[in-house]
Amino acid sequence: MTLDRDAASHVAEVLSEALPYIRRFVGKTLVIKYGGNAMESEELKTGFARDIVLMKAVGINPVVVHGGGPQIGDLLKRLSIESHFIDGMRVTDSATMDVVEMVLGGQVNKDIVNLINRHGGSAIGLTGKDAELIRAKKLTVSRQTPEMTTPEIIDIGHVGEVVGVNTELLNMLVRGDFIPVIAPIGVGANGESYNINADLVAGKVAEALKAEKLMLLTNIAGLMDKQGQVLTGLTTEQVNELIADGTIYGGMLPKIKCALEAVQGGVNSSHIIDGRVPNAVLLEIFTDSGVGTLITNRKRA
Ligand SMILES: Nc1ncnc2c1ncn2[C@@H]1O[C@H](COP(=O)(O)OP(=O)(O)O)[C@@H](O)[C@H]1O
Ligand SMILES: CC(=O)N[C@@H](CCC(=O)OP(=O)(O)O)C(=O)O
Repeated sequence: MTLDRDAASHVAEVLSEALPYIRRFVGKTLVIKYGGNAMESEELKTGFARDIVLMKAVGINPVVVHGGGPQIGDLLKRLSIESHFIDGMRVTDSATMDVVEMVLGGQVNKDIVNLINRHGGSAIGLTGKDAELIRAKKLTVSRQTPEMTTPEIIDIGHVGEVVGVNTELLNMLVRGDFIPVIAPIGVGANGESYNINADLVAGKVAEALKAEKLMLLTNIAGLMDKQGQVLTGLTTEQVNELIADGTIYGGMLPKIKCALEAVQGGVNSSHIIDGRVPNAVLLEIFTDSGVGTLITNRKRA
């Protein structure tokens, strides 16, 4: 590709502007959750892979956690297995768990690993079962309406929550210049499999690694209010109000909860960003024009 003088000087300007950001993040770990919806188009997938490889090339340590909800949904449909969600979590019976494990640990994980490697990275695919990377227990979901005296416990099957992360394994891979790519399958105390929302795994991995940033890529511009305006710099109290009045629902619930928990657990900042924007990861890290919702422990200025 040959650039004319204007285009070439614009590229030089962009690279030069990235320098303070590169210096700030060199040697730091960034956990990036790559969502099922943001991986639908080949163009976006390629852009994502190149962003990850570029980060690693300039000395930042990316750790990828991926979803795959739409891909799981496709195979369940082909197998005529019904599926539904409660509070953004897929109700997971044994047959569904088999499909989740096949799709996430097999198809989607290897697809992302392959993509990153084809663009010059050295990605290693893992599920939570490898070296017990993600230890989990059954997630208890409860509901209480004002009319109820005690909360109702809802059984959503083999859905788990993270109880531990094997940071030794991840640190070893990062030190060896590998890029870990993690499928959100947890392993229980008796070796049983758990289906865990990928946002929750990303949040816990970021906390365990004391990551600089948690970046949650999704299929929407960020956390939005009822008028469709992107909200940013929110406190826990404000988020709780938005949940209570129904502004935040479905798949955004686990996302916002883990973004908050991560910063409370020591991660410097959480970002919910629009994975439909090409090179969303680079834009967020290397420019001032961050895309989406930022959550930090610090109060808004
Ligand atoms: N307040 C909100 N702001 C933005 N999206 C919201 C909000 N409340 C619910 N959502 C829904 O959450 C979805 C994102 O969650 P999800 O589909 O699970 O994403 P992903 O597959 O990227 O993890 C959005 O597409 C939107 O439908
Ligand atoms: C318990 C639960 O809901 N697990 C998710 C795991 C995949 C995921 O989180 O995928 P996205 O990030 O693409 O939505 C599921 O079964 O769909």
